[in-house]
Amino acid sequence: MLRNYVKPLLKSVLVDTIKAPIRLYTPRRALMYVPGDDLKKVLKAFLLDADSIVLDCEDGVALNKKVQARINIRDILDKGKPQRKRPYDFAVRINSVASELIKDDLSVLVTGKNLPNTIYLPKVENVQHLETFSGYLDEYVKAQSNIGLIIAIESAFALVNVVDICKAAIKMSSKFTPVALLFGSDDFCASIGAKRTESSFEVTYARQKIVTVAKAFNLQAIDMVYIKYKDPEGLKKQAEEGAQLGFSGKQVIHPDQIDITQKAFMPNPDQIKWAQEILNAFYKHQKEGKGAFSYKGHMIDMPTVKQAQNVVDLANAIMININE
Ligand SMILES: CC(=O)SCCNC(=O)CCNC(=O)[C@H](O)C(C)(C)COP(=O)(O)OP(=O)(O)OC[C@H]1O[C@@H](n2cnc3c(N)ncnc32)[C@H](O)[C@@H]1OP(=O)(O)O
Ligand SMILES: O=CC(=O)O
Ligand SMILES: [Mg+2]
Repeated sequence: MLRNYVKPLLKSVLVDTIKAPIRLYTPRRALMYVPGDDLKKVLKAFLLDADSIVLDCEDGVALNKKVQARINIRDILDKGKPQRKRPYDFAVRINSVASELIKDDLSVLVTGKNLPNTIYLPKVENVQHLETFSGYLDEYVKAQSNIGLIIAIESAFALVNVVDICKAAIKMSSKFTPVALLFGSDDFCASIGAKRTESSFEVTYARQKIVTVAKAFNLQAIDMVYIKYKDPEGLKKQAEEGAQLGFSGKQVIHPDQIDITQKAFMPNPDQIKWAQEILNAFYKHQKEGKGAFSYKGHMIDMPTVKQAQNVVDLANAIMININE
């Protein structure tokens, strides 16, 4: 129904905007973790509506359950990606390079006939971690492949290195394509010794840096987990704040968090209406030779027009995917 609000794309005047083609956009408004060893939760996850399902082998899985998690996930991959009413992202969070579990993970998870859409590499600290990961992927994936890669930034050292990490990921990719930077706030707070607060002001700098760097490299930015999963109001507030900061989506841990989160990262009808009015007014004023004009008491010129275009582009990109 939102489609009614969205006019055809008005790209022709915004020729300086570099973006991935809209058809290729995979929404990751809610990125839902499921412990890979817990088969009941794994099977349930495919009945839910999260844009991205992340079957976890890392911190949501106890050390003595790692083998079971790999077996469960490989079994699902071998049977073929479970069908859902609409397209979704099938992702696997493997263990980090530093954990030394990564080789065992990949030897099971990417050697079958079907690959996950996306691999989520946690705790990427530096370029060497990516090189090691890339080497393993070359070793285990024999055919041509283009797996998406989510790069998780979860420590002070990683945040300092994030620009180099992104540059390397984009150059290096042979079997994978980087698709997102993800903020692992819980590990990050442990790394910097922060005390958690209700407002999360202790991670403001990290969140803003991750969004900025992600967007500089045309990657999605995935915001932190809200671990109080029985607090929908708190989740809504934090998710909306993430969207305002420029994040593309957010990690979630419980089915009840999916809908609230996905709504927060979808432009709402009022925002779409605002964007279309701005774009229409822009065209009218362009014809009259006016670069800046007044709209409801605001001065509008090209930067605000670009923000309006972003809203329309994002709504279209999500609608195309969720209606397919
Ligand atoms: C910082 C990080 O690294 S975050 C990532 C690592 N952590 C995780 O992956 C944790 C994921 N979440 C969970 O494991 C669970 O949600 C918990 C442990 C927090 C709570 O689990 P429960 O006590 O089972 O929650 P609850 O009883 O409310 O669950 C309701 C239903 O949703 C299911 N469910 C809960 N969480 C999930 C999930 N993540 N995926 C799929 N199904 C789930 C339950 O199995 C239950 O199903 P049922 O009604 O058919 O029996
Ligand atoms: O992996 C996620 C985190 O917050 O840490
Ligand atoms: Mg983590």
